[in-house]
Amino acid sequence: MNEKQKPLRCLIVTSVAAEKEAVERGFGRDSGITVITGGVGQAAAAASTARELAQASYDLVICAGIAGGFSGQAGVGSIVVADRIIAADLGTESAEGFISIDHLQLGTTAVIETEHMLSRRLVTRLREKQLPVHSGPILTLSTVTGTAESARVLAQRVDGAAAEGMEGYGVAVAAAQFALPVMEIRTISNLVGPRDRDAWRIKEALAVLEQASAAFMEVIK
Ligand SMILES: O=C(O)c1cccc(C(=O)CC[C@H]2O[C@@H](n3cnc4c(=O)[nH]cnc43)[C@H](O)[C@@H]2O)c1
Repeated sequence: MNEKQKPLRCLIVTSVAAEKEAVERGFGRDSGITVITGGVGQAAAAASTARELAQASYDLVICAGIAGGFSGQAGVGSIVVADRIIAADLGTESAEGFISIDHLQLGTTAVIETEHMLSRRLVTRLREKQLPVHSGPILTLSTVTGTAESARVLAQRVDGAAAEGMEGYGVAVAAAQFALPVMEIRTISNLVGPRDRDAWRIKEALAVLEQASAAFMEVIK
């Protein structure tokens, strides 16, 4: 930020307190950035985001937290910066497979474009810091994927699917209602596939979330 520019007013939405604390550690003291715990799932995230946006003025909304990474795209301990936020189960099943709300012509879209310039600058900064980062679609689902078959179906449904979380689309819809740009930044605690909760590396993913948050501060300075 140069002398003439105003600081970017960012709202960061996490799902649980441990994620909020990791982001705040990365931002450091007196960052001036609002970080909230919006709850788990799209509805809680959307409602919490909208409530905050109705109370104060912001320039940018970011969904941040841990996530599952798709094998071959984003490994445990890596960072994914969304290039698109996709509601991957918003549609209908059919004998021919899943049909999204877009194809059902319900007049809305399950794909939200992210803030590309800032996302790209963040990816560049993370690479400069030798942190493993990937840019790609982050899927939002209401149910954590728990089988290899479901993971395969999702990867086939969304080209280049990098990660899945449970809040991004909800945060993005709320931001869109306020005509604000959105980003999603996730660090990978587990791979998308057969459920093995003991294998989730939450502590490691939170430590990387802290590093990614520090890099974000450097990018918006
Ligand atoms: O138990 C803890 O200490 C703890 C600390 C931080 C976060 C958690 C969570 O359980 C976060 C749930 C949150 O994580 C996202 N997530 C993570 N992996 C996946 C996944 O494979 N598929 C979908 N979502 C995932 C999700 O956004 C949840 O809200 C616990």
